[in-house]
Amino acid sequence: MARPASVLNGDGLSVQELREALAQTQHALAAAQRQLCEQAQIFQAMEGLACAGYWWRHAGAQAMAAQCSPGLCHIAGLPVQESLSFGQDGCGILPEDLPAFLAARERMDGTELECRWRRPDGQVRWLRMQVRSLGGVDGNPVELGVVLDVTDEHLATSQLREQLGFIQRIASRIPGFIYQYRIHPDGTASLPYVSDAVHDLMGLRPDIKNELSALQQQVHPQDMDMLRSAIDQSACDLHPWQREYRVLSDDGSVRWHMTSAVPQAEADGGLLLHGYTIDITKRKQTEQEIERLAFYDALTGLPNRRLLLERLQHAMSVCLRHQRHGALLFIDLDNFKDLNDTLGHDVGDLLLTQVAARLVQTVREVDTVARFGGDEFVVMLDGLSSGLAQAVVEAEFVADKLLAALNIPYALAGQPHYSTPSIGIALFGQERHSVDELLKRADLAMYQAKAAGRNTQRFFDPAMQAALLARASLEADLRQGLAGNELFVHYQPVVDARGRVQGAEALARWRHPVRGFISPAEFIPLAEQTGLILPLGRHILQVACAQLVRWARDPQAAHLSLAVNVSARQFRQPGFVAEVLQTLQASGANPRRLKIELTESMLLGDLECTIERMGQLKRHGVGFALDDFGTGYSSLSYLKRLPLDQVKIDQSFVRDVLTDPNDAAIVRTILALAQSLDLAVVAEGVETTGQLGFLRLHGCEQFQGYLFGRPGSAEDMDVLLHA
Ligand SMILES: Nc1nc2c(ncn2[C@@H]2O[C@@H]3COP(=O)(O)O[C@H]4[C@@H](O)[C@H](n5cnc6c(=O)[nH]c(N)nc65)O[C@@H]4COP(=O)(O)O[C@H]3[C@H]2O)c(=O)[nH]1
Repeated sequence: MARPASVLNGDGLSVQELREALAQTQHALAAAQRQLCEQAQIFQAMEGLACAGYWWRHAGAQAMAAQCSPGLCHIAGLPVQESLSFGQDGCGILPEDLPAFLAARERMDGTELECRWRRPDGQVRWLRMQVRSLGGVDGNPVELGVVLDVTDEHLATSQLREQLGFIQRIASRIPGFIYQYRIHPDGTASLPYVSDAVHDLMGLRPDIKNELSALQQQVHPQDMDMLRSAIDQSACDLHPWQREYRVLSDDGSVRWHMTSAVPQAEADGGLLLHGYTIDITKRKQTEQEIERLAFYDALTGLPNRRLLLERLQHAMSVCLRHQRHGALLFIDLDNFKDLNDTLGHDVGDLLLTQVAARLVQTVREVDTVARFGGDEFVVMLDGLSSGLAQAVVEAEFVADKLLAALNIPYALAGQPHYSTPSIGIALFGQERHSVDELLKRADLAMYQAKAAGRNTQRFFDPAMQAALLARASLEADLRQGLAGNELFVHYQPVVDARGRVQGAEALARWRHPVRGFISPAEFIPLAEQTGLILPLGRHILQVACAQLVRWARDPQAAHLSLAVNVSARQFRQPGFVAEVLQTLQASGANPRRLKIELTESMLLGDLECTIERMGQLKRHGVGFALDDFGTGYSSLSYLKRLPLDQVKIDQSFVRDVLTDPNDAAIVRTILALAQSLDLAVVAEGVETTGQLGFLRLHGCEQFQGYLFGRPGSAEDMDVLLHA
């Protein structure tokens, strides 16, 4: 059946059907709207989360009005609204950034740009946007701008920039450079940061900065491994560390750096070191200078005594541990003092430096050559054979080489000079000795070499050691003896040609509580070496003056003169003249009865000073005799200048005067010489009438010897005088 036309539309659908279709469409529309609304909400939430927004505008639409997303309104600080003006006026874009924005809108090519936006409340936000054109649905193009609020990013960047600026300002003020050194998980390394001062410190070209290899090339090759192992170690223990290393400059000079770093483990398994490096060259130089002054001799540059002792201590323990031998060679230059006295200290220094150079050239680099003091050098030989005999041969070989090297003439101030050494050798390594003990041994051996005629070498001998110990104990005894009045004086008469006593010589005597009488030939040299001669000489002089006073009261003895031996050391001490005069005055002795006997060794020193002192005493009436005449170095010119009264012919000439024509000739010459210089002569050691006859025949007028009396007590002298 056909439907009525009133209920049919043009498509032939009934109204009912149309209603249903409409309801369906409305339902679908409502669903689409809900969906759209939901999507808009999601989109809005996304915008909020991403701090993003957008705007769009139909190209043909009115000037600057644009539709804005709620996100953009939020960013811009505006209430949610549909349109926003991007024109010159009313736009929040800061005027300085507006031209860039307008240009981007012109281009519409999606280029990213950043500009600042001032919100109505005055707050400024950074916006990053892209503007591009899209084809619209109705064929009209649409301008679309996507906007991101990047204010926080900008804030963080500017904070970072500030921090970096701060670091750089600090870095430019510290005397060095700071760096970050990264070790990547694959083991490679890089320098993420290094401050500008690296150029000055490492001597790098300005265009090279973060190139690790360029930096490493400047480090002294010998120090590279040490630095690497410090880095490796810190990668393991993550402890801060500090190292000193050398840097090679282009001009070949070496500078010292100190670097200090704090390690930090990175999330990727790598390591980041934060560090700084400073130049410590000055400090190092000062340290080296301090060390040089403390451990090296200023004149020769050789290790000094202190450094030698340190090395010796070390070498001795190493030798002992490894059962090897070492040797200590103690070298003393023969007659160096004469050179110093005659040509001056400058020339002496010149010789010392040349000797030092020769010693260094002669031994191996591992051996130590040290200046021990004055003209003494010590060579320490390390690592000699373990067999004693072989070690002796090796040490002797080196000593011979040193002797030969030091025997070659020297050129001193344009003049050739001959100098020789005496070398004492002590081996070490077999027994445990102290360093002092070893040095003493070598020193002793050196004296042995001197005693053997100089310019030679000697090994330490235990017998020598025993003699040394005996000497040390004798010294202690002598010191005690002096304090305990064990020393006294004997007198030996001096007679004239008719045998009448004219005077006497005072001779020191020592009665040792255990050893009995000890000869002055033994204790006087010891007293001279130890300085005990000064109190001893003072004592003898006092006793002699007291004896002169006693004789002065005795008519039989009042004419006697008394000769007192004075050693060189005693005579040279500054207060000697005053002491003699004071002793004479205190005792009341007649200075004209006192005779001082000097030995020829006195003439080796400062002759002018000797003459001056003798003159001072002579002016007070004290007489002078030259003892042991003929045995020493007296030259005629010296003899003439000394204010002497008497010479004493040494007993060694008198002893054989009848049998040895040489001695006879010497005695005759001395007598003739003394006569021509108007000096009295005393012949010493006259034991026989034959000797007396010869001496008298040739004009000698005074005699001393066993023939007339042995040295004896004051009482013995009295007996002789009153016989
Ligand atoms: N064989 C032999 N010897 C004779 C004869 N007549 C004397 N003598 C010894 O010869 C030495 C002479 O003394 P001197 O040459 O001054 O030599 C002295 C002197 O240089 C030194 N001396 C002694 N007393 C002192 C002193 O008080 N001070 C200093 N500085 N030296 C002294 O010690 C040296 C040795 O003294 P002494 O042993 O007393 O030895 C003395 C004496 O005893 C003789 O006919 N035959």
